[in-house]
Amino acid sequence: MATTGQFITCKAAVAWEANKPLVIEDVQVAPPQAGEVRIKILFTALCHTDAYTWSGKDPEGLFPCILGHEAAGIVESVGEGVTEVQPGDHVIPCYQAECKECKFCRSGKTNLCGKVRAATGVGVMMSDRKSRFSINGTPIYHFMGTSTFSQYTVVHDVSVAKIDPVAPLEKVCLLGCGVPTGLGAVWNTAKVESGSIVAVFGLGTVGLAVAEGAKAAGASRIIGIDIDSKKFDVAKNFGVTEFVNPKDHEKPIQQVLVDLTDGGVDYSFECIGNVSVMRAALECCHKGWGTSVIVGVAASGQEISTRPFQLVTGRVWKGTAFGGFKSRSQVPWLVEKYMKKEIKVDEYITHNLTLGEINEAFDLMHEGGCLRCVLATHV
Ligand SMILES: NC(=O)c1ccc[n+]([C@@H]2O[C@H](COP(=O)([O-])OP(=O)(O)OC[C@H]3O[C@@H](n4cnc5c(N)ncnc54)[C@H](O)[C@@H]3O)[C@@H](O)[C@H]2O)c1
Ligand SMILES: N[C@@H](CCC(=O)N[C@@H](CSCO)C(=O)NCC(=O)O)C(=O)O
Ligand SMILES: [Zn+2]
Ligand SMILES: [Zn+2]
Repeated sequence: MATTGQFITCKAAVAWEANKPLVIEDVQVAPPQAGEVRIKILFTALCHTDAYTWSGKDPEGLFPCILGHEAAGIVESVGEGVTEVQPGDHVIPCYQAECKECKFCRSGKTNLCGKVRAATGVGVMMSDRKSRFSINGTPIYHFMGTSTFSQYTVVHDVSVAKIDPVAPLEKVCLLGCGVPTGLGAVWNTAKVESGSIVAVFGLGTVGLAVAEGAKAAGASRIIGIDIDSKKFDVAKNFGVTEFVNPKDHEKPIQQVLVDLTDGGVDYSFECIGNVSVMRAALECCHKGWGTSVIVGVAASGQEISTRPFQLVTGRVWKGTAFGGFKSRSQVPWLVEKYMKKEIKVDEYITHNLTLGEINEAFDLMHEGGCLRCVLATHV
């Protein structure tokens, strides 16, 4: 490649400050160092977590930065020692790394990886604790180890999943976050059994993917809870069988669900990021065995609470990151499942725009009709 070893100047959407519109800038992207991969990002979607960090409520949010973590692209060049991908490979950047060597990866108990997390949490690369992005010498922080709101990005090699080159990148970019998170919350974290009663709080992409996963697992009832009734029609297509809008009830929502289900649900999932709803999601679970999984990300300073009696009497409170999927090992498998039409992806894409229209895309996220908006970055 003509660009190998060179700085690349390209367009990227820079968040200069919390809550201020992103600005499309000419950004210099340094060549990948040892153990790093430079990717030409072709498509990136927006996830609610990008909006969360941009809002200034993320304790790990640093500015200026390049947000974005749900994307697909092609490897442009690799640094020394990188063996598992090469230029031309089609890839999905993974904010949850998988080194296969660290204590976490070897535990067999978690998909979390410790190899690069300390660096990705402070917006730099691990080898020299510096950013590969700059504008006229001013460093711009990385985000979640991915920074996909850019035509080119640099990631650690442990954060790259190589996928089938036949897969449409404009679709499978969604397999970088929201869809796997919902499916995996059901399949890996909760391990929902056939015949279970499931409650899903929040019917955005993540909640709908929970519903899809629960349907595939054979759940007998899938109750969708959202304060926006417009979500209910589309949710039927993802497997939701009943709908509850908390605004239609005077009783606490946990009581409404307990009454509807002869004592409570077997599994509940909080897919909003609201700590009051997290409590309701736990407390609507059946005594003795009900399990609640926290998927939503809550703002800095927010804390969960419940009466310990809720746990003493057998309810279980869990959380999930990337649905418990091991990223480099399992994202290619999810891509194959999509190619075999075993999981939905296209159905979550409600809008298509370009990188230059990213601020409109963020505005769309706050409208009920938007699930995922995919941005084409090279147009
Ligand atoms: N744990 C993870 O690995 C992971 C991965 C991806 C996303 N997330 C988080 O999951 C959450 C959902 O993401 P998304 O992209 O689907 O978001 P989204 O904004 O598209 O969906 C949230 C839904 O919740 C509904 N809602 C809001 N307040 C509510 C309330 N009080 N009661 C009931 N419904 C309510 C909204 O109407 C909306 O339909 C976010 O917090 C995101 O940051 C976590
Ligand atoms: N910096 C945030 C962390 C938020 C968070 O929990 N992120 C999820 C992924 S959200 C994707 O849309 C996650 O995987 N967490 C595990 C990890 O970050 O290692 C905060 O502090 O609130
Ligand atoms: Zn996300
Ligand atoms: Zn690891």
